[in-house]
Amino acid sequence: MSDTPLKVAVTGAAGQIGYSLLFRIASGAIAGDRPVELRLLEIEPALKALEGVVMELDDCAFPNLAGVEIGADPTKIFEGVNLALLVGARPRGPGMERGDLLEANGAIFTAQGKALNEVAADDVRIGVTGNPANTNALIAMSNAPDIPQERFSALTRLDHNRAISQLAAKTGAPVTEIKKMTIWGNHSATQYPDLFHAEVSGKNAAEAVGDQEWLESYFIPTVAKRGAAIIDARGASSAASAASATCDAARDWLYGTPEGDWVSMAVVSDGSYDVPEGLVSSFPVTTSNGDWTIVQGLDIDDFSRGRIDASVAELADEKQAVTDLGLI
Ligand SMILES: NC(=O)C1=CN([C@@H]2O[C@H](COP(=O)(O)OP(=O)(O)OC[C@H]3O[C@@H](n4cnc5c(N)ncnc54)[C@H](O)[C@@H]3O)[C@@H](O)[C@H]2O)C=CC1
Ligand SMILES: O=C([O-])CC(=O)C(=O)O
Repeated sequence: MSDTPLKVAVTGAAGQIGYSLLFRIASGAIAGDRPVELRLLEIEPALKALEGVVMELDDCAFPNLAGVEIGADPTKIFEGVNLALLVGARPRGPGMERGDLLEANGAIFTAQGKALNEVAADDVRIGVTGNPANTNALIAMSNAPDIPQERFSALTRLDHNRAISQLAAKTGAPVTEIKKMTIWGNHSATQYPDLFHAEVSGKNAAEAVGDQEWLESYFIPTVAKRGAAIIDARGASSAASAASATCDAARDWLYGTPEGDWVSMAVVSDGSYDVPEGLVSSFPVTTSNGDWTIVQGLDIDDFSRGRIDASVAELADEKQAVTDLGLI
């Protein structure tokens, strides 16, 4: 394990997700025993609150927290970072879809893409949590021409974890017995959580469930609309679970997926599974040494094809909308 601190930038660090995420990162949820240095970006009016969060980080006396820097200038905060977690964005409220945030949040990701392009470390990996996550990742990627496109991903790990949890509850299996879950498409209500390739204790999950009605009328909508259900119940969008998924995704990206399993990540399409090249869409991926590879060769039946195509069509519409807004 390297002794050189992993430099991790977090944007929106004084927000709800930040309040959970920073403490998880500092206690090793991404890099284990490797020291981490936190670079925290906020807008000017939120810096005072962020100072309070840093006081709390200090008060935890985390053994592997090698330093914390805060600021409002992305070209200073992103200087030399190995991992950038782009969380800061306006969350949706009741009755909104994530796509409603495109214009409000698009400008943030243009500026941050440019700053990362200028000053991030050569090995930087960039994970986008802020919504609409897939298209924000596309915006940041398009504004960072010198960073390889494979270094950008958007978070669908929360959906992936939600799908595992629902399947575990239905089958009575522990979450550790569930493998090869896949979320396809957009981090939105059109996403497609796929049980046809997932496994429960080594058996095909759709067969283990044996209940197409549950799969279509309960499982898929429950996973796809979980964000809205949490907003309704909590009056605010998911924060602790989003932070947890952000850590899971970054850890697996940097340190690899376990043998015999894969994870869901929204990454730039190379045309696999007929997802148009260039869209940031969620796929089953394996990771190794900081690189991801889309799992190939899965049979996609007509049911799955229709679901994937519907979500990908929404991504294409979002791409058109941000093109029209001049963001990419
Ligand atoms: N991909 C996913 O699975 C999930 C994504 N989200 C999204 O994550 C984002 C953040 O959510 P919360 O932390 O709950 O929101 P929040 O409103 O509590 O925090 C957002 C923070 O971002 C900051 N911010 C705004 N513009 C910024 C900029 N240009 N640079 C740096 N910071 C900036 C704000 O000052 C605020 O402190 C939202 O877009 C939300 O929809 C939330 C849950 C799950
Ligand atoms: O639903 C939202 O707006 C927040 C989010 O992305 C989620 O919880 O999946």
